[in-house]
Amino acid sequence: MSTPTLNISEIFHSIQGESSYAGWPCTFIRLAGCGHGCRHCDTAYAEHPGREMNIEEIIERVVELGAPLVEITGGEPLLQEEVYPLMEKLCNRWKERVLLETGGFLSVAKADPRVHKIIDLKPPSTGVSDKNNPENIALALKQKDHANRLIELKIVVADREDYLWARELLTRTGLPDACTVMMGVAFGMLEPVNLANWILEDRLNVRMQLQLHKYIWDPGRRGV
Ligand SMILES: C[S@@+](CC[C@H](N)C(=O)[O-])C[C@H]1O[C@@H](n2cnc3c(N)ncnc32)[C@H](O)[C@@H]1O
Ligand SMILES: Nc1nc2[nH]cc(C(=O)O)c2c(=O)[nH]1
Ligand code: SF4
Ligand SMILES: [Mg+2]
Repeated sequence: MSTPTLNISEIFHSIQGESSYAGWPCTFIRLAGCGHGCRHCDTAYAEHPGREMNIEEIIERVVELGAPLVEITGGEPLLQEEVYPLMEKLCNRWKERVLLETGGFLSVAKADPRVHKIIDLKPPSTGVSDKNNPENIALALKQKDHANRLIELKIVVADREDYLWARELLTRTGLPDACTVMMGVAFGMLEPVNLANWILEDRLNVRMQLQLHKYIWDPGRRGV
């Protein structure tokens, strides 16, 4: 029997540009394939088939790159079954955190409990806001232990309608009391100052983020 593999778009070493881990050196494992079709997706190239790699080959490359933090992203990482043993093996090996970045249409329930999960809530401008998986919100709300919260949510806002959608959801559910909620702008579509002013005016308990790597490097550049 042949060893199971994952289809990998790219593995690279960069500065983590998003999430509560922004700023830390991090190795990214980008899984190929998604199909969710968010409008404004900045990683459409990950739809193209990548290279088949088994877990040992992936871990070997990640070790070579030498970052303390590792993130599995995509594409949509949870679409490939082998991502589950990959998460487990990375967690066994890594002294620092293993992060998972997911589009939020699949439940994170089966992911290794040691993984820090960054889950997108897709607002209306993406065209897929009706596909946000309610189980992820329920899991985020259940986090009681403040010191060990391993789910954070993220909303990428492109316009005022997205912002109002997010504000309503957060107010209705009380999510900001249960987990870190990151809010950022769809790059080039909304001026950050507008989002900042809206958050401040409404006293919204969220953490604003801008994709650091798009300010450090050319925003269209791959592999950073
Ligand atoms: C490319 S996705 C890959 C992982 C997963 N499919 C997801 O959607 O989270 C990684 C992150 O990039 C964000 N993103 C995609 N396009 C963006 C854009 N144009 N501006 C800002 N963030 C963007 C997504 O919202 C998501 O948080
Ligand atoms: N530097 C950098 N940080 C990131 N954080 C999440 C990313 C992603 O595409 O999921 C990403 C990315 O593509 N580059
Ligand atoms: S879920 Fe993520 S990778 Fe898939 S289209 Fe949306 S932003 Fe892009
Ligand atoms: Mg990216």
